[in-house]
Amino acid sequence: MSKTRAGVLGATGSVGQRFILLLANHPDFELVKLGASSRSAGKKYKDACNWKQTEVIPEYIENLPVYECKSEFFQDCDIVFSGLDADFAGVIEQEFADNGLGVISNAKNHRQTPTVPLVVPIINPEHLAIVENKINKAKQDGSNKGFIVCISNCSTAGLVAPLKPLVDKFGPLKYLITTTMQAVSGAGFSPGVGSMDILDNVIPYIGGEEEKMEWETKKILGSISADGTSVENIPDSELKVSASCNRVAVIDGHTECVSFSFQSEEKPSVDEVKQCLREYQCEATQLGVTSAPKQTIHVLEQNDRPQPRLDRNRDAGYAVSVGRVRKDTVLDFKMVVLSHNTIIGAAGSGILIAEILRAKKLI
Ligand SMILES: NC(=O)C1=CN([C@@H]2O[C@H](COP(=O)(O)OP(=O)(O)OC[C@H]3O[C@@H](n4cnc5c(N)ncnc54)[C@H](OP(=O)(O)O)[C@@H]3O)[C@@H](O)[C@H]2O)C=CC1
Ligand SMILES: N[C@@H](CC(=O)OP(=O)(O)O)C(=O)O
Repeated sequence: MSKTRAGVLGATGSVGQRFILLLANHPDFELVKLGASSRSAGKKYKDACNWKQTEVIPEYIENLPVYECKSEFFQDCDIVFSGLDADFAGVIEQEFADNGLGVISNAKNHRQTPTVPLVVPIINPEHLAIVENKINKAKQDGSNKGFIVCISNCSTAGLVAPLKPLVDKFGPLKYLITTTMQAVSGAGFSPGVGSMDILDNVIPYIGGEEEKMEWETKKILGSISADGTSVENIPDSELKVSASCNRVAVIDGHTECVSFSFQSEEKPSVDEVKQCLREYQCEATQLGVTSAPKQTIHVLEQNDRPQPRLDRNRDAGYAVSVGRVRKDTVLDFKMVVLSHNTIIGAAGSGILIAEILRAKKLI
């Protein structure tokens, strides 16, 4: 099977750089086009970009030209990854989709659109059926095959990861409360979080984050409509979600303390909850795609785990770690969840979604 040709929008930014690293030596993808703002367009990548990764810029990327983010320049791509600034992502990504391109986006702009799947690839890849139906329709009637898939907010990805297998096994949730401790890389590079603000400190506010966690959870745990074209969110009356978000002095890895109750009066035991998490195997692993985690959810027994520095790179950042699973005195259970915010919470999810689409011959 020949390589899938990929483009990256917002290639000079924090998420864009992570996309480049993940794509550079990927056996399934060939990175052929880079896009950024008109400030960067026309320059060589190495001159346009303020590279901040611990690995050097892959050699063949250094001299690639940067293009303006217009679909006419990206028609040689089979798939386009977007790490665009959210102030501009909405319009640009729509123009790409309207002109026949498939876009996998890290930006928040299209997440609430019912016809756009919001996908955490280790959790709800079944929502990609919307894309599959659109592509099949295009093959039959010649309609536009362009699409947008959104990656969730990074904290939401970590939150839903252990909850989905539990819901599948023990039934729907009623209450969900989470308090996050989020890494500084989540705030990006421009301008990012200042060192004088975060060292020796905790900032108990991340703009818009709590609202996103509260509604995105209901879309990701929701289901596909009968006609296969949109997602139906879990109604607010059925699931109450409360999130409190904090920025802490960690570079990568979002940690969350999560308490939850099931709707059913019949409750599983703590051991049954842990067993369910350990046994869960995501579809990407079953398909055997390149970046799929071997173990989707790592259940840790040590009292002081998971910890960001020790556990964020499990399965190269594509897995989620869960620890301290125990009964809660107010809700049913509580636990600590750790996820790598720029891998499974951002660019890595985009790569995994593309690998699934490729395995299903949709790109
Ligand atoms: N940082 C993270 O961990 C996460 C970020 N996200 C989301 O991903 C997106 C990117 O975030 P991040 O990488 O941190 O942001 P950065 O600010 O680091 O990068 C923004 C990118 O957008 C480009 N850009 C800015 N303005 C325009 C424009 N008018 N037209 C075209 N391109 C433009 C920039 O190009 P140039 O260099 O030329 O200005 C740059 O490549 C955001 O929507 C963010 O919310 C999502 C999950 C996690
Ligand atoms: N807000 C997240 C990162 C982010 O950009 O999220 P979103 O993709 O929802 O905009 C953080 O600060 O850690």
